[in-house]
Amino acid sequence: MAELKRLSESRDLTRIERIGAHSHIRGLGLDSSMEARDASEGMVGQLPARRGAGLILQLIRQGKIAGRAVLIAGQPGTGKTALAMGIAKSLGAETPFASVAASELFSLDLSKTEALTQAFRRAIGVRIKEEAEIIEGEVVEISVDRPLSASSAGGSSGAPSGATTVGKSGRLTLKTTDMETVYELGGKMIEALGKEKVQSGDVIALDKASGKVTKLGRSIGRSRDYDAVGPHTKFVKCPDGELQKRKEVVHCVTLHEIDVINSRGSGTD
Ligand SMILES: Nc1ncnc2c1ncn2[C@@H]1O[C@H](COP(=O)(O)OP(=O)(O)OP(=O)(O)O)[C@@H](O)[C@H]1O
Repeated sequence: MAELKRLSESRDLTRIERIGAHSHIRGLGLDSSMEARDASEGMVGQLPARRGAGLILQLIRQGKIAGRAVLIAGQPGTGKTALAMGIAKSLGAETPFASVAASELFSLDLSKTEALTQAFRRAIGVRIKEEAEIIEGEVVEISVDRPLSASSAGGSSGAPSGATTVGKSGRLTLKTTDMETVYELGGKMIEALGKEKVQSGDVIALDKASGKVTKLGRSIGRSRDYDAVGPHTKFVKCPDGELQKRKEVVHCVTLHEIDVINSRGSGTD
């Protein structure tokens, strides 16, 4: 029986995005000729400023502004930060955006130099390509030994969601068209499967190093199990060959996240 318990203990990195003053900004709201639409992507009005930000966006995309800075000046509350965020969002979901309020610098326990260094490192993203060990297959069954709630007593075919799963154990049966294997599950892995609402019939990928669970879709072979499925349900083939494969994956992280990972490795926690 293969072991997934170590996997469940692996360190994971969660990016938290709080709802804030700029959560409605999804881009600069420009059309294909880089003209500002009246209201688009959370942006309203400020047409010349948004068009100007569009020019900066083009320079960034063309790699002509690397290593330089842009100073946006204006009255308080007129949308300078919103424009900067609009540029970052237009560059793609993985583009980091870090903002610092001057007042924070004076109230932090950190030295000002350290706080500014952290902010810069939060704003610099790197793409890391690596070959990862992936376990990819169709879920035959998930059983949890000691379910928390009475309603799921006696084992379940789907992982429990939300509830604390620390100390839980269970088994995950995965198959490809050529083989079937039962994996031992630890508490964190059960939680990860629950978060993704994984159930039998789903085709999933597990990153062995990080413990990340990705739901690839529902198996075509199980498409007749339900009369109705949601409009976003994606049907995929049951994978073939070995369950365990090596695949190239790309991680996008900020320099600050790398610092956090490194400090956890050598830390005293
Ligand atoms: N054109 C716009 N469309 C929609 N929302 C906007 C627009 N401009 C600004 N906002 C929103 O108005 C609020 C104030 O804007 P913002 O914080 O960007 O101003 P600022 O110029 O950076 O202010 P300060 O100088 O005080 O830092 C924010 O919630 C921002 O998202």
